[in-house]
Amino acid sequence: MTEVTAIKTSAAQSAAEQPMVRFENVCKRYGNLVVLDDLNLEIARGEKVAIIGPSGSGKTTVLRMLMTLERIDGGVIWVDGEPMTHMMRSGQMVPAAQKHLRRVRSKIGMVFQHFNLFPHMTALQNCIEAPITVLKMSRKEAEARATELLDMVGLADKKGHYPAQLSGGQQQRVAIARALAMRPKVMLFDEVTSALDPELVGEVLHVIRQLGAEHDLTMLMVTHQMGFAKEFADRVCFFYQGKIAEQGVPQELFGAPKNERTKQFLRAVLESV
Ligand SMILES: Nc1ncnc2c1ncn2[C@@H]1O[C@H](COP(=O)(O)OP(=O)(O)OP(=O)(O)O)[C@@H](O)[C@H]1O
Repeated sequence: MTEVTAIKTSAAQSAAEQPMVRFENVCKRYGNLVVLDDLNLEIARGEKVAIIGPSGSGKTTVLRMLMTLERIDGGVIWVDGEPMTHMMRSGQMVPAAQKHLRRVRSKIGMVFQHFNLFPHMTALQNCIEAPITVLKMSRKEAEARATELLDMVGLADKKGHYPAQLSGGQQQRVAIARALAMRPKVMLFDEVTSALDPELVGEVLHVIRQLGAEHDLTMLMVTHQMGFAKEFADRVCFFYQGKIAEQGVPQELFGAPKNERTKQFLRAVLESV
């Protein structure tokens, strides 16, 4: 199917029938290094997907491409029924295409390993900046929403604190509230507990668990926390050399992996704990 035919076919389906995210034959290279190799991945609305795999297998690249932080070398990424990356490939984008890309991109929120909060802004200011400047929300509305979200992540009493006055776990919870303030449909989590001291991991996972249970968000999570992936995800994808080597419900993938690479990886992870 050509790209144009695919776009028309997909547009003809109603939005509700379509996956929230679809990678269709997506390729990504850095020079000679093939990082994503003809990747096909569909994520249903409200689905929670965990991505696991060895270092360098392309896990973070998947999230970065969805965030349009990386250009695509081949294929199409669809979000909420709309193609986004056929335009990212085409060098200089026309303003209409940029506007379209920004709109599709605004449906996605991301939380990074290293929090990435603005150090000169309080927790509250971090959460209202983008809603005011990007969503054109009034300051009053943005503050009300941010206060609600900081309360949800257990930081109502810390909204006037600067990042340096917060623990890593608290900073990461502010980062989650900040991403949610943009009202995304899809949330991406990139090894969000990897930079935390072990005793702070639980509080961040608790917030993610709560989000999953109480909100109809589609969630895509790169994680090294196998226990959490097993308990939280609807589906686990094991990446190996830029491809999904195996995927399935957590009980199957962790309990009875079929692929030799998955078995080796899980054995190594278990031996390291
Ligand atoms: N900007 C870049 N330039 C060149 N190579 C890159 C760049 N970004 C990533 N890579 C390479 O692409 C490959 C995949 O990187 P990616 O970060 O997606 O892996 P990963 O599976 O998330 O690994 P990890 O678990 O270590 O974070 C790696 O070999 C990495 O070195």
